[in-house]
Amino acid sequence: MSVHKEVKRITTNTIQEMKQKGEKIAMLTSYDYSMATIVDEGGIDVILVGDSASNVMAGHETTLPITLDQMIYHAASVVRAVKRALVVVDLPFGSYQGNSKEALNSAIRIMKESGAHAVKLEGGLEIRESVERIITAGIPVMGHLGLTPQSIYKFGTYTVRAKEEAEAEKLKQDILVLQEAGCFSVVLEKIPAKLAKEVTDSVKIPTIGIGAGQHCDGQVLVINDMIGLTKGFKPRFLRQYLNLFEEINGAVQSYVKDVKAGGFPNEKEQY
Ligand SMILES: Nc1nc(=O)c2c([nH]1)NC[C@@H]1CN(c3ccc(C(=O)N[C@@H](CCC(=O)O)C(=O)O)cc3)CN21
Ligand SMILES: CC(C)C(=O)C(=O)O
Ligand SMILES: [Mg+2]
Repeated sequence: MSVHKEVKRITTNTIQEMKQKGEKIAMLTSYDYSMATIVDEGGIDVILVGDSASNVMAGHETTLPITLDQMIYHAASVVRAVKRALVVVDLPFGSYQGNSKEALNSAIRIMKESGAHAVKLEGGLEIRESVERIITAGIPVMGHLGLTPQSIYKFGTYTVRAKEEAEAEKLKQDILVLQEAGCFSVVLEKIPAKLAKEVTDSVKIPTIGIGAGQHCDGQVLVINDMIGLTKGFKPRFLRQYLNLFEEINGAVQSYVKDVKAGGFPNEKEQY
């Protein structure tokens, strides 16, 4: 045991107890050391190293191109910053679908090489075997249902999912499959609030919503979106708490002006 004073860490058990106590779970993404330091100190419960890094960090159109090595780089940077939050890492597209042995190897690499606490996989019944195998190895798994962006070319659009009865019915089955397989929590992305309430009430494991309404046990947003860094991305579910694009743009303009005018550095800013 360390003799240093440490904050009490959030575990997968803490997250599950929060649902039992009716305490909401706050989750945000982070992809690097600096941001994760701020987010952790802000009192967040769960930090997701999302494959949305493909969009917001690397500038790709979709989450599909990001690799397992790149996810591990982001995750290791985040883990080095975090003292309190539970760190969950997305398994990227192609690292788990259709092959449970490969899924387990991918999850093991994330745990070993980044020091993260859990992994997240998109899908229900289709990935049951992979989820079971990873959990059997002692690795906690978070599920992800509804709008699963790794399947964007199957959906064709980023519009709300499970509005029709058949897809809603499958989602209700899928969340039971994930609970049965041993997932400690499930993300619900862009589904009707009424359906999210129904499935949240139907399971013991906490649901964490993004565009899934107020009845989920927790909420998640992409940090870059909620602080106003992703210009032009304003879906209805997003609450923007800052406009950092404007702030940083203004700072850059001031710096350029100062340098061009010879006003930076001044006498006190040199040796
Ligand atoms: N920056 C960022 N934020 C996210 O929330 C996010 C990512 N990237 N990348 C991975 C997934 C993809 N997600 C997305 C992607 C697009 C919309 C979107 O464009 N929504 C619009 C249009 C939907 C439509 O076509 O009808 C909206 O108004 O909700 C929403 C969530 C959520 N995730
Ligand atoms: C939007 C969240 C749930 C996610 O999966 C991501 O950021 O990759
Ligand atoms: Mg993701």
